[in-house]
Amino acid sequence: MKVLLATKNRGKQKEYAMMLKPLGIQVLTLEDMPGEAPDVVEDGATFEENALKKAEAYHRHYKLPAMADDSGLTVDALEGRPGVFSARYAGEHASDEDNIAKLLAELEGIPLQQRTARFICVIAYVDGQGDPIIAKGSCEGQIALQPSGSFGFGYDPVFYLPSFQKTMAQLPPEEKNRISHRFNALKNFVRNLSDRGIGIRG
Ligand SMILES: O=c1nc[nH]c2c1ncn2[C@H]1C[C@H](O)[C@@H](COP(=O)(O)OP(=O)(O)OP(=O)(O)O)O1
Ligand SMILES: [Mg+2]
Repeated sequence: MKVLLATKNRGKQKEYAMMLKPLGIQVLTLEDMPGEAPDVVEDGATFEENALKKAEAYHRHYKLPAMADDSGLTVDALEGRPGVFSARYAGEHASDEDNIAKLLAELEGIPLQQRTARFICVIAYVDGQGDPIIAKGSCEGQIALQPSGSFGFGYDPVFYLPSFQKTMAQLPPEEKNRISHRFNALKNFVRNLSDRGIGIRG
């Protein structure tokens, strides 16, 4: 099957390319599409709403089955922030570094044990045939006191995994892709697809 991976984020694109390959899903990205990909306003109150908004908008525009990913970080000591605002935590066009700097500043003085957090990923899939599919995954960790590692993207350098004694950015991609929120969401997504009779191998 052919699916449009409806994300402008290169980090997500790479991870999905790696994870979907063995499943026999042929992925098209927004860069494969002619013309400028439309921007979708992510003004939903939840990851689910934003993921669905993106999948619906790109399906409508390109007339292809589209899967979108809305994801982010929720930190317990910050009452769940940055949450759905993760990408623009430090402002509208904030870089990953800006967002990490803001996060560390907000958590200043809070010890590691109280810096529990999780990554959340919601995949929405819209193909115009049945109802949309919404699949969620999470990954537990703690916000480190300072960044380390250079794999991955986003908040990976400050997302510490106690069981590995490493940050997500210190895990090679194939290891991240076995434990991540995105992998867990994808497992749920594939289960939903096959329940619907859309065949996937692997
Ligand atoms: O595995 C991850 N490792 C580190 N950080 C992550 C991860 N997954 C999401 N994140 C962060 C990055 C960004 O600050 C926000 C996603 O925002 P989100 O709107 O879903 O993505 P985006 O705007 O970059 O691309 P797009 O909307 O085109 O898919 O959460
Ligand atoms: Mg976005």
